[in-house]
Amino acid sequence: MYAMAPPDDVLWARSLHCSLGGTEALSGVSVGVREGEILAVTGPRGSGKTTLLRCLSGELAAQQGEVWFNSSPVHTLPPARRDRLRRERFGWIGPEAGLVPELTAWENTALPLLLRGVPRRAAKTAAGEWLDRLDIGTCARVRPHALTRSQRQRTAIARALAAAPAVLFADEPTAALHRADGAQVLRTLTAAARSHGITVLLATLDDEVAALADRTVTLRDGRRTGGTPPATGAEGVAACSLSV
Ligand SMILES: Nc1ncnc2c1ncn2[C@@H]1O[C@H](COP(=O)(O)OP(=O)(O)OP(=O)(O)O)[C@@H](O)[C@H]1O
Repeated sequence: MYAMAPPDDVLWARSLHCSLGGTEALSGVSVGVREGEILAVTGPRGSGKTTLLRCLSGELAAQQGEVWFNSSPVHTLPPARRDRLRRERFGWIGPEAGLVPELTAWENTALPLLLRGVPRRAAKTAAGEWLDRLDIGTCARVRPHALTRSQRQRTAIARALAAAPAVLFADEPTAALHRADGAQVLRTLTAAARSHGITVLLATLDDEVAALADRTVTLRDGRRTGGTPPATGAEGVAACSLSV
């Protein structure tokens, strides 16, 4: 049915072009992400990191190029199917927590599970375990307005991890936290992802953050500019030559 079989990366994109409001945010980016890998996406402000994560997660449709998840095309899915894929298989953490103000920390954490039909008791138990792991178990019954910024961000991370995503997109997840606090939260996030086999795409401006990843790709003006090479040559030129 398709002219090509992409390599066995969990997520794979070829030649993404994406314009936003007249700006070419991505100008032909190709990238492959292996299962369980933590991949840092670095580059200066405005280089296209957020746009790349949004395209890979299917939230944003690139004008040109392909995105594949587990060897199935995402770029050809109708919007409703892409939304479902994002809800069921992907997680997103942004620089701000984005919690529901009326709900307590555990209710916020459990929300994706409850929306999926997980029984309330099981969802509450899972949420409580993740809040404990993020060192905010004692805040479970507190609403966002009474939490510190750090506690809110930890709740957002617990919410993303509790849903057991295949791929977690983390866009500057600790940018709003104090340095030591951010570093600790990030170590917890990466340790949890590694122990649960969750693939992570981590957009960051911070080299210390990128150092926690297995590999780095770097963007500048919507293009890749190097980064550390993959352990096996599954992506890039070799893969593209198979795909025409
Ligand atoms: N909604 C939008 N409308 C217009 N231009 C946009 C929009 N979103 C992003 N851009 C532009 O696209 C380019 C890439 O932005 P993007 O947010 O992906 O970069 P980034 O590397 O994530 O930056 P930052 O580190 O500041 O988050 C920038 O020039 C930006 O101004």
